[in-house]
This record gives sequence, C-alpha cells and structure tokens, in this order.
Amino acid sequence: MRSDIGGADYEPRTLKDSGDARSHEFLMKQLAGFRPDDAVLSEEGADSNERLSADRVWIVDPLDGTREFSERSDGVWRDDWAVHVALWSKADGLIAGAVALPGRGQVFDTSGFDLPSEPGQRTGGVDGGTLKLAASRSHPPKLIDDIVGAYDVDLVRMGSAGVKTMSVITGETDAYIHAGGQYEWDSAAPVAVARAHGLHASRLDGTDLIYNRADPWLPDLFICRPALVPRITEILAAMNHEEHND
Ligand SMILES: Nc1ncnc2c1ncn2[C@@H]1O[C@H](COP(=O)(O)O)[C@@H](OP(=O)(O)O)[C@H]1O
Ligand SMILES: [Mg+2]
Repeated sequence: MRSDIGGADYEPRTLKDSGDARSHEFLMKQLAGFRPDDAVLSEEGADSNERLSADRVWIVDPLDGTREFSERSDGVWRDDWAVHVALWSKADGLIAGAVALPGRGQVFDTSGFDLPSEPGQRTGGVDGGTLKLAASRSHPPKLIDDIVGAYDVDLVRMGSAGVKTMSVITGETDAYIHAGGQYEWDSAAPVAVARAHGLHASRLDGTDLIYNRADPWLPDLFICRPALVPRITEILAAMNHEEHND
C-alpha cells in the first residue's frame, strides 16, 4: 500500500485512511469466513449493541499507530504501528490475541511459543535504577511529563499501543503507561499478549481492565514486569492521575 500510494508527493491522510479501511475490510472478511457467529468490535466498523449479549467478541484495531504508518523521513517509512486482534469471551474476558508489527515482520501472540525467556530477566529498574518508560509520541499524557519531572526515568517515545506493549515484552522498555484517552481496541490485543508473556496489565489505579462494555472508552493503562509493580504503583500513587483522564 505504501508503494502504491506513498509516492514522492504522497498525501499522509490518504495513506492513513486507506490503511485503516483496507486492514479493516481484510480482517472482517476473515472473521466472517472463519467465525461467522462471533460479534466484532472494530475501531473502523459500525458498533452494535448485539456484541453486549454475545458470548464471543473479536476486539480489533486494524491499524494502531495510524499516524506513524503514514510517516517517513529520509525515504524510510516508520515501523512503529501495529495490527491488533483480540478475542473476548463472556465467561473469561480476554482469552486470546495477536499483535502484528508488519513494518518489522513480527507477530506476538498468546500461544506462548513466540519468545524463549521470562520477561523478568530482560532489563533493570527493579532495584532502583533508571526506569525506561514507553510512552506515546503523538498523544503525550501530562502524567508522563509529571513522572519524568519527579523520578529517575528515561522516556522512549514511540507510536502504537501494540508497539509499546511489545517493547515491554522484549525488554526494550520496563513499562508502558498511558493516560488521557484510549479505546478498548487500542489495548485489548496488547494486554492479552502481555499477560500471556507474564506481564502485569491493569488500569493506572491497579483495577482490572474490563472489555466489551457498552462504551468502549478505556482511557488509561499500566503494563510492566511483575517485579516492577510495587515501584511503579508507588510512583503512580504519588501522582494525582484523576485529572489525566478527562
Ligand atoms: N488521548 C487519546 N484519546 C483517544 N485516543 C488516544 C489517545 N491517546 C492515544 N490514543 C489512541 O491510542 C493508540 C495509540 O496511541 P499512541 O500511538 O499515541 O500511543 C492510537 O490509536 P490509533 O492509531 O488506532 O488511532 C491513538 O489514537
Ligand atoms: Mg488504536
């Protein structure tokens, strides 16, 4: 698609819209073919109340990090964007998911076969060293600036909730914190995959992330290795994050 409509004088808006639409159409066709009885909640589809009484709902973000998908510099396209597909069940909540990073040729999923080691072995931060935090580059939460101003933290800004969550899995960062706004499709697949890799995933106040609600607004998110939960919980508790989700 980038080579089709991403020529020298390409229009980023066209690329964003085409990326969103074509990925959505592809996924809807696959789901309709393989799982015709399931409901779907997609960022790019019309929502329906039917999903609220369904036993199984696919929660899909066809192109997360749409802005980054449309950007290149010095002729090199950005690779921090993702495709999210999660499966929610009435009985068990999030039960499966996959996050594809097509720009990097990687797919992370809940099968448990895509990474060899425990997430806890990968980076520092547990014994008080500098924390590496993944944070949004295009929707920077005020909370993150407040944390950076008060604690020993290195920020790693990148696009896409999926890319940021995968950076915690691989150990590129210690945690991903978001506030100020997001929808269920932004976090459902990343959270399913993060949990399958042994990570903690919750709201900023430590409560559970609840999916397939009538209003899919789910404004904040906290993902990290289990060993870092006490340290980061303490930081978050010291911040007044109520003001960050308006
Ligand atoms: N304050 C906000 N309000 C609504 N959506 C937000 C948001 N901050 C981030 N998001 C959404 O969360 C996803 C990841 O954002 P970011 O790349 O900034 O971390 C993006 O999804 P989309 O690219 O699917 O729109 C973005 O639109
Ligand atoms: Mg998104």
